[in-house]
Amino acid sequence: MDAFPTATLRSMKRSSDIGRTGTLAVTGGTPLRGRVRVGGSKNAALPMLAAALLTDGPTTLRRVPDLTDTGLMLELLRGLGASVEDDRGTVRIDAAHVRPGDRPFEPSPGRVAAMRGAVCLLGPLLARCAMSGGGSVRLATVGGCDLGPRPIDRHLAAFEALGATVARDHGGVTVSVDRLRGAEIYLSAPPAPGLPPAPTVTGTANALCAAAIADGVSVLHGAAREPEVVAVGELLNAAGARIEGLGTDVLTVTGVRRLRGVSGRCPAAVVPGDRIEAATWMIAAAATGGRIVVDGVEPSEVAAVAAALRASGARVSICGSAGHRSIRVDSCGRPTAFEVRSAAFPGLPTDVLPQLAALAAVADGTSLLTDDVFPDRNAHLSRLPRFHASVERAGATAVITGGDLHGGEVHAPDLRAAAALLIAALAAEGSSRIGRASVLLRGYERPAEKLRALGATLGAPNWRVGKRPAARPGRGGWRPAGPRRILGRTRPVSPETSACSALA
Ligand SMILES: CC(=O)N[C@H]1[C@@H](OP(=O)(O)OP(=O)(O)OC[C@H]2O[C@@H](n3ccc(=O)[nH]c3=O)[C@H](O)[C@@H]2O)O[C@H](CO)[C@@H](O)[C@@H]1O
Ligand SMILES: C=C(OP(=O)(O)O)C(=O)O
Repeated sequence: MDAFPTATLRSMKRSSDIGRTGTLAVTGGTPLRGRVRVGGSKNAALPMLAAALLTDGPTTLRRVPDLTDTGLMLELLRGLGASVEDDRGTVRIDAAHVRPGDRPFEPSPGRVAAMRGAVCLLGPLLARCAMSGGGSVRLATVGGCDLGPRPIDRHLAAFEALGATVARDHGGVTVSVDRLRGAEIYLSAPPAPGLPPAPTVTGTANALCAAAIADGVSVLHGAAREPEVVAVGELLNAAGARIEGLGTDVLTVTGVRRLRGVSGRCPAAVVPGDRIEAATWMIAAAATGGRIVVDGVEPSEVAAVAAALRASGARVSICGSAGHRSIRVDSCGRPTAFEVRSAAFPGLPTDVLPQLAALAAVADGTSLLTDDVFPDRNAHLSRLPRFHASVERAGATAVITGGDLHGGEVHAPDLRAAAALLIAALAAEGSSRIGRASVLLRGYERPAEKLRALGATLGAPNWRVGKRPAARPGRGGWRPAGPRRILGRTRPVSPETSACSALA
């Protein structure tokens, strides 16, 4: 691990999956074939672990994925005074000794700076303060993927509406509270001028945790409908909270005085399968001309990804029986160009646009990929040309003309950009080397082991990124561009095919 302290590793197995150097050698050109099971969701596990701080008795969560981010979260919880036991994905948290003192709660700034999910501590810690008659929380500026601006103004506005006071400074924020009172809360904001409002996912989880123990009723408007938010809400309800409307954009929360511990036997204590991991393997299969079956995720949660893959010419179907449904992806040959746009759930997740960009890079024709949720998410776009992909940008839209990719050398800038570069390397002719590939371990459990089982040729030599190879003449490199004429045919994803019901 080059980016994080070794103390964050939850198992030695994980450290050897990518290699201690954090670099990955990939020999591309082999279609992925076989079966892969996804782990628990990073973005559900992090707020669920944080929410466990709220319960009086111990809470046990199951299927907690073994990731850098979950390791950091467990260390943060321990640092706050919680007792944490971690037995291969079953995590027991006892927060009985987490009480505000004379000084604010302050999760370790170094760890907070390494992950976005640390922001999910704010709501539960604030609630903990209110349950003890008052206190404050100091949170350093949180880290995470490089997606452009990632404000937390909606989180803070929610806390203020509930009665907290907020003080910002250059290094972070301090939120103080005596008691929390039910309120009307607004959780959507336009990502950029001119774009439709998007709900905040972690902001909704934070507001739910604080409202759960507020005096009176809160109504959360413009709430996120993402499955990860539903998972947190169901865990809180299992602890005794009274939340209605989960899965819709209006949540009504009737505050209760205390929340009890949740047993690991409770279905709400199980972290759901990671829909972004599932989508990543689905896209990798389509990009390599492969055929795979993905287990361990609810198919309706990847309906929009399935629609995008179908638009690129792949066949996607559901197999298995109720409760054990799997997703089958058959590439059906070279993909054709497609057009997609990210949106809040049940729309296409922003977290799969980088991986779809790698698919577009091998598709026949010119594809358009627009990120309306994070219009500046482009770390992957500047690196894909290392594999000789032709990439341009027009505002929030990536314009990608597909062709044959060739092995390249590149450093991974962040989690999903790393996934995109890995897919490009798997689809490329020849050998590639991806430096800082250990960033994949923030969101994928044993990715190299899973890919090898699907037939990928991966090594992990002691290797350093060399000089950038020259772009192939005529294919161009990445260049930000103004509006341009679009060449080639694209298949847009119709609202009907991207609807959740397409796979339900
Ligand atoms: C740990 C975690 O769960 N991360 C996920 C979470 O991030 P995260 O919760 O940080 O992302 P948000 O849902 O908050 O961001 C969505 C949009 O709302 C805007 N916004 C957000 C908060 C705010 O206070 N003000 C504001 O304007 C953002 O700039 C963005 O345009 O949801 C994102 C959107 O699905 C995913 O890409 C991340 O993987
Ligand atoms: C953006 C992501 O993660 P984070 O919010 O943790 O940075 C992601 O999972 O794609």
